[in-house]
Order: sequence, then C-alpha cells, then structure tokens
Amino acid sequence: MLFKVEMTVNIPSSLPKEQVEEVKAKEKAYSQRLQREGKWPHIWRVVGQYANVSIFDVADNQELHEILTALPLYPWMEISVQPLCAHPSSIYTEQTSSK
Ligand SMILES: O=C(O)C[C@H]1C=CC(=O)O1
Repeated sequence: MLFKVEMTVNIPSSLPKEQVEEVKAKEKAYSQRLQREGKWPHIWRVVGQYANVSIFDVADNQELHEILTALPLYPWMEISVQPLCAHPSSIYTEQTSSK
C-alpha cells in the first residue's frame, strides 16, 4: 500500500545541541535503512521548511504506524498521512478503476 506522508519537525530550542545532533544522526540512519529496503521510496524536502513529503510503500496501516512512531524525531514531529491509489491517467500503474 502506498501512502503520502508529510512530516514537519519542531525541535524545541531548549534541547541540548549534542542531543539534537545525536537524534538527527539516528533519524538519517533509520530513514536510509528504510529507503534501501524499498519501504520509503521517496523523500523530498519542502522548500523553505524543516519538513518533508515522503512516499511509503508498506504492507498496511499497522506497518506504517509502527515505522512512523519509531522515527527518532517522532516526539518533535507533526505528521499527516494520506493513502494513495492508482490514478486512471497514469502510464505506470495498472488500471482498476476509471475514476
Ligand atoms: O529532515 C527531515 O525531514 C526529518 C527526517 C526525515 C528523515 C530524516 O532523515 O529526517
């Protein structure tokens, strides 16, 4: 199942700089592992914001929930999720509906 996920990060300025760098390094490693596994095929920076738009390719809602709640930056993120299906005009996806 494909999902569009938007993540906005708000790290409080009170968090010690060393802790912030440690969490960001863990986040990068975690994200890159999931990208290599094919579960996180797209991640794009939103211009001018500490935010990303991502596409996840996972088995179901439960798997996505587990992946997102395990993000090292999760405690400081606002996350929105939208499930996706094939677009009828796409030349890349199989057609199951004309709508
Ligand atoms: O920077 C971000 O957008 C937040 C987060 C998502 C992946 C990652 O490495 O950091």
